[in-house]
Amino acid sequence: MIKEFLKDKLKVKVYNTRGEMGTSAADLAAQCLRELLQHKDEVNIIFAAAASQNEFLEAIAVEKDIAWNRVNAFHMDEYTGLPVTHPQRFGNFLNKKIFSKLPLKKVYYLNEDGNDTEAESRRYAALLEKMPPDITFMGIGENTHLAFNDPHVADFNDPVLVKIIDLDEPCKVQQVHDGCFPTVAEVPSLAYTLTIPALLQSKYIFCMVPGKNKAQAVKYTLNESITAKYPSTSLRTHSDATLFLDQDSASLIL
Ligand SMILES: N[C@@H]1[C@@H](O)[C@H](O)[C@@H](COP(=O)(O)O)O[C@@H]1O
Repeated sequence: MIKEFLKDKLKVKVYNTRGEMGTSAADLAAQCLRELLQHKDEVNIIFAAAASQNEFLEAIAVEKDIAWNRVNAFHMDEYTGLPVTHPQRFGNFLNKKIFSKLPLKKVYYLNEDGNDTEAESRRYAALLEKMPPDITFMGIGENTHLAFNDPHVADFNDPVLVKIIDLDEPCKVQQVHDGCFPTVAEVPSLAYTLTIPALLQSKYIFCMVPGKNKAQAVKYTLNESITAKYPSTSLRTHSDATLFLDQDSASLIL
């Protein structure tokens, strides 16, 4: 690790490489999970589905001595309008990267049947109320979004836990940068997202943000005032959130 510091309540850790960031975040997350499983029958985790999570997911998938059979998994967002087998559906991405590799108690997929209804938001919100998240594994978008809470729809006091939103242009452009869709026109316009309160109600947050295309977003996250104009600034209010960076994403704040 190159550097670690605190910004308001947010712990920030900067690593040399993307790989080191992923394995170190996975070590700390596994430790946290083991401790939780010592005094809880079941632990609920929310996962982010994005390329930024690859190194972390790869490393946590091989962590030993975790009672994964007492862990329930959720995800934080899902497109509308994509066929259920579409590889860019976040449920499918996570199934491939992590869910299929672990003997989890249960995976709760968002919009599993692809029917795109308001009732689906309420169904998933009710599950999160019944099984409140203990840990959230997340990233920060180029536009500083958390899940799909882009600045124009982010609400730190959102009255609901899950909602359908429209993606802003920078968010769609990022999906193309990430290689998820060939053109902006092919990125779905609407998606389900867990809201900021739903994400921040977790006791622990591990936020993995590697890569130089995130440098500006990291700078905003740490230096702007805490407002929904920069949704990720909300992390600075959480009682146990850690931001994991590599040299590239930290290049404007070091
Ligand atoms: N579907 C993803 C989320 O799961 C992810 O947390 C967020 C940040 O992603 P990234 O780290 O790739 O910018 O973007 C999208 O909303």
